[in-house]
Amino acid sequence: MNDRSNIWIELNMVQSWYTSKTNRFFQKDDLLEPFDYERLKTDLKDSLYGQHIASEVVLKAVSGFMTDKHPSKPLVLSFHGGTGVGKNHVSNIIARSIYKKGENSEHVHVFISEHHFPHKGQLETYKTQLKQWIHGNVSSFPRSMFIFDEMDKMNSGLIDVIKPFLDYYPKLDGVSYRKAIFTFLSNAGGNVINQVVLDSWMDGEEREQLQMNSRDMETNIFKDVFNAKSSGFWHSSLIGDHLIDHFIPFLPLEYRHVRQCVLAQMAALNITANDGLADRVARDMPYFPPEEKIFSVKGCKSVRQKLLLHI
Ligand SMILES: Nc1ncnc2c1ncn2[C@@H]1O[C@H](COP(=O)(O)OP(=O)(O)OP(=O)(O)O)[C@@H](O)[C@H]1O
Repeated sequence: MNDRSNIWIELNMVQSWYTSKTNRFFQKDDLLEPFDYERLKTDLKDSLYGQHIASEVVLKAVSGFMTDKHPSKPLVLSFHGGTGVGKNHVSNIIARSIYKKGENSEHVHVFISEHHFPHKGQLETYKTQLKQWIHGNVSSFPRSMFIFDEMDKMNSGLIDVIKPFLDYYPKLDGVSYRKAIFTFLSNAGGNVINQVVLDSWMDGEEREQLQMNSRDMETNIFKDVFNAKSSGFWHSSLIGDHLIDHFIPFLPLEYRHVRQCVLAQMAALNITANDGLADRVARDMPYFPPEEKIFSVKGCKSVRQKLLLHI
């Protein structure tokens, strides 16, 4: 959770302000970044580790969408994978390629299922608020970005609220949603992805050879998400109606990637790069399978905290 998510809590206070059409100050204060393919490519290459599939699909999808003057629908990306493998991180990279203030832009809206919609009994209120929030923000700023974290824990009633915004309609209640971006993050499909990567590793294949359709990964993620009875996703028409443009797998990270995360955190903390320290911190993380210890159980999550413990 971050500060942006608190905005939602103040919804009732600010809603009238949003619809009062006096919010032009956003547009002065928080301009869009001119889209630059090379900058996004470099950002993905330099700051995203071990995710060659996500990197390639995101680059193509975002650049295609951002350079399309007349998109027929909003861009809808669904990120899948275990914990700490970079799903939020990539959402932030996308935001940096669009807004001058990146992920801190007022036009980036983050919803975390269990944080923002915790009480089943309030579902009807949440539905109304979510609808108003998306409508209000896109009507005042069409190039808005909505990030839904923990999508697998999202109530299907809320998913149904989002659905019309993702569709091909030219306008809904007088507003076009075609320039907006929706990203859905979830751990659903994570086990399928991990198994594919493990099998490929066991067979001695290079990680970078894995592609979206390798070993039926995409189909199996799709099946897993669709059939997961615990997740709101499964009976929602999002998948059935093909409103998600790209299902993007995030692979489990290996020791070498965790080590890169440690070095990145050293740079962020202004600590001189130290290979020995990077090794010690990366070794301190848990890995699976229990015997081979190839993939990080928590991805790069809590690397910063571990590093701070070591210095
Ligand atoms: N593939 C990666 N490349 C570079 N940094 C990464 C990567 N994965 C994770 N990180 C680092 O670890 C932090 C935590 O990762 P992130 O929040 O993106 O994980 P997540 O996949 O969204 O996990 P969760 O499912 O638990 O929300 C990020 O802020 C980033 O610093």
